[in-house]
Parts: sequence; structure tokens; C-alpha cells
Amino acid sequence: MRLSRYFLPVLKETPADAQIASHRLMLRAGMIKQQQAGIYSWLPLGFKVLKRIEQIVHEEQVRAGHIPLLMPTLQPADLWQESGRYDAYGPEMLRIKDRHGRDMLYGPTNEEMITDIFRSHVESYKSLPLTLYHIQWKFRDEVRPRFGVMRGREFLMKDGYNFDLTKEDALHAYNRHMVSYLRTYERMGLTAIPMRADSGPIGGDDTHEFLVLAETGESEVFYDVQVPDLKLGERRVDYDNRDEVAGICEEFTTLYARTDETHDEALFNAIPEERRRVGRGIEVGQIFYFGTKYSEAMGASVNTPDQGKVPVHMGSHGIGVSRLVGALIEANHDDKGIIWPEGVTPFHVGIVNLKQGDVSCDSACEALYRAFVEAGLEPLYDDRAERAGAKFATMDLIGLPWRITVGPRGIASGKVELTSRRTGESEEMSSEEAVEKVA
Ligand SMILES: Nc1ncnc2c1ncn2[C@@H]1O[C@H](COS(=O)(=O)NC(=O)[C@@H](N)CS)[C@@H](O)[C@H]1O
Repeated sequence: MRLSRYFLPVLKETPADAQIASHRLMLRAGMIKQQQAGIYSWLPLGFKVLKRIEQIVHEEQVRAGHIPLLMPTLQPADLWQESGRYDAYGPEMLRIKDRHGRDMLYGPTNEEMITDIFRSHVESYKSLPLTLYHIQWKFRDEVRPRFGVMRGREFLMKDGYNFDLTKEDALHAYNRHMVSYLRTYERMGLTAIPMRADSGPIGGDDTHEFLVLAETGESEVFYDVQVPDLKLGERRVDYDNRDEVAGICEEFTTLYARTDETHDEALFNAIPEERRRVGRGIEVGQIFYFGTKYSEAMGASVNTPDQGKVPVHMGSHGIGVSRLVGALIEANHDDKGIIWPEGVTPFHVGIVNLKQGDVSCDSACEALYRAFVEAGLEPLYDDRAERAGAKFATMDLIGLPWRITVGPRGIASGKVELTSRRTGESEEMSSEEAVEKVA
């Protein structure tokens, strides 16, 4: 993309009402525009990151054997009356009447609707196990939306739902989700720690939250300092191998890691003092097992081999896709701006032309641009007639992992300058070497 033809409304000054770094930086970098409290337009740069995150989430859910679909944002109230949650959900639910006076709502989550889909089409245990998921906008009328997209009212969530014949099968689905989440966050360059949590309005008795350590996190967390070092790395996982999957979950949840809701002081104090840590975390996902809570209420049952009929065991599993954009910035920024991990960066490299209009500089930049596109990468070429300082400041603000600077002196000796946004280190090299290093 050429910056002179893009839409990147960066702000000069820091917005006053933005209290945390990610909120300030998303506004300054022209990634979002607030339309109303907790409701945002995703401008091109922000939208690009959102889609990168969505893509990783889809890939890891499909890898775990889960099937994508798409449910509507608007739901009929009667499904929620069946489950008994219509009144229980409270003022967070946005209730709507259509022109015929029908009671509807903007979905805060989809347990009822996915259970309705399941009961309408599945009768036999032979159709199990089945996990369906979608990535869809939700609405929760938060009493105090704040911190930008971190606590929005309209937000994007991956929500997945498993249907199983027995509790044991459903707990394997729970473990499959835990492992797929660990890999998802690692691919984004994030460390998100699974912590036993409280189930809240979703219900159920087994649940873990995934938290990114950040001092601006809303949750207080207590953990063993060895926990953040746990990594899946390049391990290949056979998601159908229950023992293997359970073993990985065991590995990631044996050391102490709890939110304030489930913190156990005695257990925590049993850890050697030098390993105890207290901090704050951003909840970027949560997985639940809640048995037959919805299937019994809504008649979602299957015929079993001995001709009985049993309500299916279920769980629901969410990832905060839009919240992750903010969480990633909280965990990856400095005083000049954002520093995107390579897995989610909107563009892979910035090309800065120090002398727009100079034939040798322009042709070197065009050649670099073409080379990156041919290598399957997305460059952002700052071809504006701006001073070098302004171009560098924009690149630092929007946080692309690499910047290539092309100037008349460098080009005269066949060199360009490659700079790493994360380390700040620069190195002179040929254009070919620079393309190789970034690719
Ligand atoms: N107001 C909000 N703004 C942004 N993200 C949110 C908000 N509320 C929840 N989320 C994200 O959505 C994830 C899942 O939400 S949840 O309530 O924990 N779980 C569910 O709704 C279940 N139905 C999972 S399918 C959370 O972990 C969080 O990352």
C-alpha cells in the first residue's frame, strides 16, 4: 500500500480522555474512531489487525477440529425465555422491539441460539462429538465502557460451543479448547496464562480464563513466576489423543495461577516466596464446561445406543477478538508508539523514501515494493512529500516490525538502511539483503 493513497488519520496530540496506552495509541495511530461510548468504527489500520487476529483464531479452531458457522447478531427473546436467562441477564442486555412488536435482543452471547440450531438438526449420538463456533459481534450494555476496545459495548468475539454424549467427552472438548487457545495466543506473540476462574452469568462448574499480564489489566492475578515461561512452541498436537491433550493442560495448569475470584491464600503461600508473584491481567479468553444446563432447559437430546434419550453435555469457549487488539498493544509498545508482533502486524515492513521525486530513490523504493509483494508480504510505502522526521515518527507510531530507509547517499553506494522497530537497531545493506532479512 502507498501511504499517499491510504486512509490513515493519525492524530498529532494525545486524546485527553484515553487513560491507558492502548486506547491512546489506537486513537493516535488512526486505528479506531469512537462513535458512541463503547462503540467504535474500525478504521483501515485497526481493521487490518483485527482481520489478522481473526485469521489466526479461525486457523487454530479448525486445526482443533471445530467447525465455523455464522449466527446473527440479533436474536429472538423467546429463546432466552426458554433458558430462563431473559430476565436474569439484567441491564447489560440490549432489548429491542421490531415493527411488529416482537421482542428481540442484540446477542451478548449465543448459548441459546446454538442449542436451538443443534436441537433442530441433531438426533443421534452418532453425530457427536460436535463443536461449532463463529466470530461475531456481541453487545453488552456495560455500565462503564472504558479503556477503548478493551471494555467495549459492541465487541467481536469468537464463541464456540461443544456438544458431547458424556461429561468425560465434554471435558476432552474443554481440554481441546485450552490447547487451541494456548497455540492461538502464542502465534500472536502473546503469553496468556490459563487461570481457574468464576463462571458468572454463563454458569457451569469448570472454567478457566486466559490472562495477559499487564499493569493496566482489570483482573488481579496471583501466580508462580515459572508459569509465564511455559510454552507450546512448535509441538504438534494430536487433538484426538485425549491423554496427550490432557497432559498438555495438566502441564499448563499445575503451577499456581489464579484470579482474585478464586485465589487461595494458603495454596499460594505453599509456593516458595521467591516464586510468588501478584499482578494484573487482561482477560482475553474464557472456556467453560456447564454440562446439561442449556440442553435440559431447551430439549437438546440425542438417542443413545441402548435406545435411551439423553441431554447432551456442553461447554462454551470465548476469545475476545477485538479486545486482543488492545491487549496486544498493552503488551507491545514504548514511548514512540506500537510495536506489532510479526504474527499480527498490519503491514510487514515500512519503506521510507527520504527524497521523494529523486529518480534513484524513487526507483529503489519501487523495486523494494515489488520485491516484497512478490515475496507475498505487504509493505507500506511512505511516498508522501513529508520531512524524514515526520515519516520516521509515523512509522514508529504505527509500529510495523521493520523499516527500510532509502536515501540518496545510501543509494549512491548501493545501500539501504534496515531498522528493527523492537530493538531500534539499524544496519546498512543491499536492497536484496533487506528483503531477505524481512521475509
Ligand atoms: N465488554 C467487552 N469488551 C471486549 N471484550 C469482551 C467484553 N466482554 C467480554 N469480552 C471478551 O470476550 C471473551 C468471552 O466472553 S465471556 O463472557 O467470558 N464468555 C462468553 O461469553 C461465552 N459465551 C464464551 S463462548 C472474554 O474472555 C473477553 O476477552
